Amino acid sequence: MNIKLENLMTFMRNELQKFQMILSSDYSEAADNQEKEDERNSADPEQAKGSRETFLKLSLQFLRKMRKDDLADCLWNSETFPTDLVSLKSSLRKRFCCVFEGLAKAGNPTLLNQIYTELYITEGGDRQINEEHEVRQIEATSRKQRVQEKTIRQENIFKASPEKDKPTRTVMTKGVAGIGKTVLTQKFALDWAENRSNQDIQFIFPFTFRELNVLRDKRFSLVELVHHFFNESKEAQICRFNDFQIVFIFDGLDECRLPLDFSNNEVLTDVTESTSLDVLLTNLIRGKLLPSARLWITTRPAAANQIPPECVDIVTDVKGFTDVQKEEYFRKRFVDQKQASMVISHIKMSQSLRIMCHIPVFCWISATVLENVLKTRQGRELPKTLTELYIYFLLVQSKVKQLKYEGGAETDLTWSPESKKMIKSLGKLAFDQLQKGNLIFYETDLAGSGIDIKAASIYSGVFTQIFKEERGIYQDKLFCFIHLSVQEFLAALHVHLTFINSGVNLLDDKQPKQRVSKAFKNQPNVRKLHQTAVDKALQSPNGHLDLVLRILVGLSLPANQTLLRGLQTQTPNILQSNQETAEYIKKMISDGLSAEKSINLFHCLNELNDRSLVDEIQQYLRSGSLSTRKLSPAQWSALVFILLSSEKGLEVFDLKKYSASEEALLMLLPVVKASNKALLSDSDCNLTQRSCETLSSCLSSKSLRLQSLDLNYNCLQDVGLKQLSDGLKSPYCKLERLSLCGCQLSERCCKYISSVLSSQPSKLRELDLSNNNLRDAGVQQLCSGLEAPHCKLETLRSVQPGGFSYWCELDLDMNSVHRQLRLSDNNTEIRQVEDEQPYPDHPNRFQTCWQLMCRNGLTGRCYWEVEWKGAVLISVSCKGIKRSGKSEDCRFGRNDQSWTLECSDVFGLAAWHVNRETTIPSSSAPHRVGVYLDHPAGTLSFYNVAFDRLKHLHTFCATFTEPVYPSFGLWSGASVSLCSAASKKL
Ligand SMILES: Nc1ncnc2c1ncn2[C@@H]1O[C@H](COP(=O)(O)OP(=O)(O)OP(=O)(O)O)[C@@H](O)[C@H]1O
Repeated sequence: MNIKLENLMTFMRNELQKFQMILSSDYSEAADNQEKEDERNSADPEQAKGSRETFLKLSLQFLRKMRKDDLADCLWNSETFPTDLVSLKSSLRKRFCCVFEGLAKAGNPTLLNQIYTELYITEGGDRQINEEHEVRQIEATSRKQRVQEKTIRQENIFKASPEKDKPTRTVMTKGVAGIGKTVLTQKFALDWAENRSNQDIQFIFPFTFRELNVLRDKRFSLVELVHHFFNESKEAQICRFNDFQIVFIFDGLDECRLPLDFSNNEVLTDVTESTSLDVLLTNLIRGKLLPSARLWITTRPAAANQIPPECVDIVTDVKGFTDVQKEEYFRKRFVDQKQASMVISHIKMSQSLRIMCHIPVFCWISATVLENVLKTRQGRELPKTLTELYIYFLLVQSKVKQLKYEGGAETDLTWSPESKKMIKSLGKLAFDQLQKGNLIFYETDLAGSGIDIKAASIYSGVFTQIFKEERGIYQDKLFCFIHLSVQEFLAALHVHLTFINSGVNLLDDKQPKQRVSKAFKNQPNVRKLHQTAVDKALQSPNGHLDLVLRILVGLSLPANQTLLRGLQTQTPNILQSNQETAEYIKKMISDGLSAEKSINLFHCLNELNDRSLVDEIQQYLRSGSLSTRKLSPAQWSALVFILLSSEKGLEVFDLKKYSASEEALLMLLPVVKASNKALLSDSDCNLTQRSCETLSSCLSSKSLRLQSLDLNYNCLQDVGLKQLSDGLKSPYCKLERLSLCGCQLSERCCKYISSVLSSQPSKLRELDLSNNNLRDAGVQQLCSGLEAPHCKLETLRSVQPGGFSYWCELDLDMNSVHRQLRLSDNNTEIRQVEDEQPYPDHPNRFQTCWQLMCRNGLTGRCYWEVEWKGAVLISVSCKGIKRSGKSEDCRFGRNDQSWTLECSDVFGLAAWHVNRETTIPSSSAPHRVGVYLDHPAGTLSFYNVAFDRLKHLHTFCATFTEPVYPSFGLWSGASVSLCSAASKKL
């Protein structure tokens, strides 16, 4: 029998199930099923079996010869074989091949495959609600280092490793407005429809909650709902949903207006039974209805908790574009690559634009504006601030409108009477709805703001009609601004224009909302307006007015005033009032605000072009003088702002770089929170229990990402550790490495540590407790924590410095000994003498200072003890230290080749390095000193040894790049003796 593709396809069209199996290569199962069916149906089973068998065999042979992709191409290129799968794929291809960037209708369609840029998506996000303004969230994300995050690509969304031991049924993807969730789901569906990925899925049915809202009063069965939205499935009468691998996509849970009553809705298991949409969806999501289906729900973070956590297998987070992805987007967006480069470097230079461009929709806005300004700027500068960019956006959009509908000229950047009217109505709508917290509006809302519903669709670019009317099945229409920030911009503009044009301060709840006196009209002073806005924004706990404030003050910048000419009926006295606004903002910054609030106020200063505070701190940082200055609260906030918005990122926060003090730590806490590793070590930092309390509450905050915390050589004591342990036990604590070396802990702290190790969420893998006085009892207590089933600890260092395993027997280098140093007692005692000793000449011999070195070149962890009399230098030094010449080059502690503890009966104790002295308070200078070197960790510690107990004196933190040598220097008449292990009861 000869077989034609045409016949084969016709055959396949009516045999969907078999066809699916063939596509998934399960040929033999298809043949078996067919055989059984034929036997059942045919009057003459034997005959039917014979002919079917031959046909099927040949079909399968034919299919095997074809590549799967060719087959699929044949299928969807062939209009004559509209199988339900083929037509669904074709309809999805048509629906998603283009992305209407930012706009549903009026924009220029761009091919999704052409513009699609990979997004940064992380796996395993938490399900906590973040009520902060989305711009705050994106700023926080942009500054966090993206290390150790598990990322996932859209095509693998159902292949993420499940948190539970069962296959992934439901994925929830979170992300702020405009971050790319919808585009992501569209690309997933398009790739499937184009046979690029996920071909094990037989049907993808993408829904949006916007669409579903409209049907909220109607009754449907699951089958009817699918048929309602996907005509193709109705025509093919696909009803046996259980037989297929189906993916339902539900985009935009945040817009859902159904109650989603998971607790009280009745159980529904039948896909053909009609019920309310709410019952249908809750049962589908719960897995009662069609458990074999897979679900992908996208949402803005604030709405994620509408779905009970047990119904979600995987949570992923869309974090927008990384810096590299941002560039890739602009390279795709601009045909002219020179232009793309200009735009990329312009955005890199402007901090506000750089941060906002993590959001794809903002990249689109920036690209639209910058492309236009580059084309028509005639010497104009590119917009640098956020406010300027939004004004241009409005200008560009109203120009598009003018060009399209009113016949304006392309370079003409003025406001037409039509545009003015539009801005007035849109501004009112934006402001009124923002006050009510609404981001989606109905026709009645539009009418209330004086917007003609028919004109709405030509409010090109700015205003988008959400529903695609061509579907023709919806009654009500919904509207929203393309991005929340556009609504906020228009609201701020509305507040500004209302104030300038009529004197009414819309933000002042006490002021009558009508025209004020003539006296005001003569000289509108925006200072008062700005102050009310600052106060209001500061009152909002989650920053919902942050962006409105930022833009409102930005509108008064001279450059922006020029752009707004034509919209304002009066010219405000801006120079004086802007200065006053800046002063007011600085005053607020010094009032000890939360980091987020003060950061926003710095952004406001930026919009006002006032960088004085920031420039001052930058100058201190550049000159290295920061640590020597006493900073005011406003200056500390400026430092926080600089560090958090630095492009370099904050992987490691090292307190000493700024100022080694507890005050510095408390002021720079927001920076600690944003980093991965915090180095707070050094006894100079003097962190006390107060810091422990603060750090503890940080560790238990859900937004911290800190993975490594180094608190070495701070006098935290057991009480401090007790406080810290509360944070360490928190379910949000992500700490993996904790160093508490030399923190003056005793065995009492071990019970707190033990409880941390055995607590369920503890992620601690490395713990350093060395150089503490834990004793055997403490170590015993630690063991119970180590044995706990939840304990993840891999490395524990608990050895005390005097511990036998680190003990180092010193061996003097005879070639280094100065001739006025006499050795005795088997070369373990050194004394400074008047007579020169007959040592032979040697290049390593010290000639200027009474010094000597040991032969032990140390690179690991070592401990030794010495006893001294008179005045001595106990040191480690590098091989290369000078032996003769200027004394500061040779003397231990006076150069960068050595680290020294100076001990004197008369002057007490001091630590020396690079000629910098740190005095060490001590009631009397100890005469036995223990030295502990941790070369890999870069620490050198000195201890007072009395009655076999160690009291910490000082620790140097350094980066040792070569072996170091124990060394000693003696002043006149002094002596040093090396202690042996045998002299100690270890
Ligand atoms: N991966 C991407 N590649 C290129 N452009 C993108 C991408 N993602 C988003 N965009 C751009 O950003 C715009 C907004 O994206 P999208 O509508 O997907 O955001 P969203 O997260 O669904 O926002 P919302 O929560 O407001 O619905 C798109 O119209 C497009 O211009």
